[in-house]
Amino acid sequence: MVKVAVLGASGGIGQPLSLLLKLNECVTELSLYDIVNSPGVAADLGHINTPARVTGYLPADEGLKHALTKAHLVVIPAGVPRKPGMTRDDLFKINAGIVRDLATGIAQHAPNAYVLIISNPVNSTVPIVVEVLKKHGVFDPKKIFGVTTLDVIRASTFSSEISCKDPRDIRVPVVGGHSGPTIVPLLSQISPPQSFTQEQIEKLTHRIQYGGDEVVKAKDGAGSATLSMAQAGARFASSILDATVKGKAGIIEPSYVYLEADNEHCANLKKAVEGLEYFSYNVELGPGGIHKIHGLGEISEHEKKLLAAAIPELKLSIEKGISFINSKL
Ligand SMILES: NC(=O)C1=CN([C@@H]2O[C@H](COP(=O)(O)OP(=O)(O)OC[C@H]3O[C@@H](n4cnc5c(N)ncnc54)[C@H](O)[C@@H]3O)[C@@H](O)[C@H]2O)C=CC1
Ligand SMILES: O=C([O-])CC(=O)C(=O)O
Repeated sequence: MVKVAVLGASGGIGQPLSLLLKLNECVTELSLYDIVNSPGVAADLGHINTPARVTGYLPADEGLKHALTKAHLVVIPAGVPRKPGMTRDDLFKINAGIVRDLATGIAQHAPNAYVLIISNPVNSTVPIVVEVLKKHGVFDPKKIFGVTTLDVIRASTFSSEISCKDPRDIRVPVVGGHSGPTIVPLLSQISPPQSFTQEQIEKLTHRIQYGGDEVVKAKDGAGSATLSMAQAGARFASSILDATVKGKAGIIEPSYVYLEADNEHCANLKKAVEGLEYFSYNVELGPGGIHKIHGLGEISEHEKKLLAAAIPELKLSIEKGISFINSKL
């Protein structure tokens, strides 16, 4: 029995993400929660002939509780998206409260679930979820993930346009966070190896860092990335299920995670990022969630500069998320 809950399931990301999860044969129950239209989305997806039973819940009649109870995995794409001219941080005002309330529901009704946070600003919403879980005494640092997979997907797509290789065969680790300068693609570690000119590196880096803006601008007021994000979210969810349900070893996905203060391995990683409590690294998944967090490895001088620019912005976003909970709960 593998229950997956999607919170914010009726939205631009929520619907295609729920569709892709309905097609995942590991899922036996797909539970869709939103403040609008979730029963409709559930009825529609429920006609697809794959094993997952689909249920839809609204806030009335303890909908969040029913959506979450016994969930193995919870994915959160709830919240407002950007319009042109906005930064992801501009979404904090609305999305911080939404994410806090959903995290409270998780703490109460699905305290053992793996949680994937898509809602922006990810750099702050992940600390918000963690602080709520800590307050309820149910925080497990191996189970909470900020989804930065779209940056990784963009990095392989954009790099393939230069190398003319199949984008699915290209892997570029992307570390840091999920907003502009905090997105740090490690093009020097591209696999299979590929050499770029400095000009190509700079252009590619900028395009990966601001790929979200490209979509926001093209959608011209109608929102931000939804379909590519749904694919990215489904890929990450599928990796989590492969590791935690099927027991597949060796799966590595970059993700924005919490670094434990009392873990010697994390202490070394933390030192490399000036003590930040959260950072997106190459994370190796295992049967209990995070099996191992990989270090940054050898990075170029250019990447060191990018990292130095990312750290102060990440620090502010992390503090903003933490203090939002500690001053309000
Ligand atoms: N991590 C990433 O790489 C990415 C993150 N995003 C973020 O994902 C979020 C969602 O984006 P879209 O799906 O395009 O927005 P959307 O507006 O199309 O959908 C959001 C959904 O959340 C629902 N919602 C609002 N408050 C809720 C609550 N309290 N409980 C449950 N559901 C609630 C809405 O009813 C709506 O159906 C945004 O914050 C966006 O910035 C978007 C793209 C990439
Ligand atoms: O740009 C946005 O606001 C949505 C997002 O996070 C992305 O597409 O990477």
